[in-house]
Amino acid sequence: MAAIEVENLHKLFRIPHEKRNTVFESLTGVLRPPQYETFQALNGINFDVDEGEALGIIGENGSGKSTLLKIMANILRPTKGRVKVNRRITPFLELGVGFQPNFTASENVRTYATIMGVSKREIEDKLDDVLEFAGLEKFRDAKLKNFSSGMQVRLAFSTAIQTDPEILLMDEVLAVGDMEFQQKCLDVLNQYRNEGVTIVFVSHDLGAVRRFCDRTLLLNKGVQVALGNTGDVIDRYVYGGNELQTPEAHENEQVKAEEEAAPKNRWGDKQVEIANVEFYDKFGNPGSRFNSFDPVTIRIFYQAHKKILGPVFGIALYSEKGDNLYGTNTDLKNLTIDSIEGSGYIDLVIDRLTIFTGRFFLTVAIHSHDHKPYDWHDKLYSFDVMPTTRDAGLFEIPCSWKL
Ligand SMILES: Nc1ncnc2c1ncn2[C@@H]1O[C@H](COP(=O)(O)OP(=O)(O)OP(=O)(O)O)[C@@H](O)[C@H]1O
Repeated sequence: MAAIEVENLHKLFRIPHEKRNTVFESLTGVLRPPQYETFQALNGINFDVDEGEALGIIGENGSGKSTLLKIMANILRPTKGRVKVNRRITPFLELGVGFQPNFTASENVRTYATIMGVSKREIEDKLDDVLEFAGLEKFRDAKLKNFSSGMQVRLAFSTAIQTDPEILLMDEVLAVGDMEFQQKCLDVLNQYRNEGVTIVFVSHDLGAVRRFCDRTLLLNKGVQVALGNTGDVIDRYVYGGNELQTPEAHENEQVKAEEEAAPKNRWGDKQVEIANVEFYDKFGNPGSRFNSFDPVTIRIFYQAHKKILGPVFGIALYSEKGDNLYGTNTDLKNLTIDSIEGSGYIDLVIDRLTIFTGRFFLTVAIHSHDHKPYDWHDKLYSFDVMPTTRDAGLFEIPCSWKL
């Protein structure tokens, strides 16, 4: 039997449209029916979660992930359709709601655990463990109002795991806390998983979803875009098929970036012009989102208005903050180009993208051997990298531990 059955779920939010500020408006408004704008947050969602399964839910901001989880947790009612939950459910949503700022950490743990259904005796037995797990032993008698939001979520998470769940609903819990705490949370989740607890896991951390979830559901603007094997669904999200990343949208983004940047980000005598730059993913499709460690090809299209002898093509990669992370050119890679004329393209083939996560900007240039620019596009192109590793930092250094 499935632990959770979701059938044809719809959720329509009604947002009050009108503000009646004047006496006249209030008076006339009484006679008029109230007006609303509606927003379709979920549109026909269907899936089952098997017992003992870990299901991931991913999608852009606002795609309906939290709404779906809240309906599953019975915090929100669906407009249409139904959710059948066949086991005891423990929602790890809105963790820490109910915390009292004027209570100490220990007092809050006691109150919160009571709300979550843990008995008084159990709470007293486990209080030290909870505080230790949260890394807050020293703060047991400090008032919560002096805690950072990260400390509060750690405390809430540590308390919540003391319940004895059969189904766990988790929303972005791992977004809070440092790496060490996130790892501890994942360890607990893995332990639950091994014990056969059913888990629904919403996260923007695709690396964690990939490692943790058996199957994954992809939402886009409230619509179920894909459901299936986690690796395939993440690829679909990252590499397209998610509607939001159509080649046109990508093109428009680039055109916009160019318009906004021109003319100070483009210079050169234009004897050769950079006609376009495209990024290609491991499937050979154009896109601007890639998994770290995947292959990527950067294709530079040029238009040479006359025969150009010995041109040099180059790129430079920048972080969002503007740090220059990497640069290379055809000269440095010992590729001598005798001449070019008319239109054509050159590929920079990256076998393995060793940067971890973030948005990156690319400068593309064509210049002569003596560094006279023909066409220079300064940070005019961008792409996003999605994490697939738990290592920290910005890029991979190939290494291994030996004892
Ligand atoms: N109570 C509400 N009233 C009106 N609109 C709402 C309400 N709650 C959510 N929405 C809207 O529904 C859409 C889906 O929101 P939801 O929080 O489920 O998305 P999400 O995928 O969890 O996003 P994120 O990744 O940013 O948390 C959003 O456009 C949001 O503004």
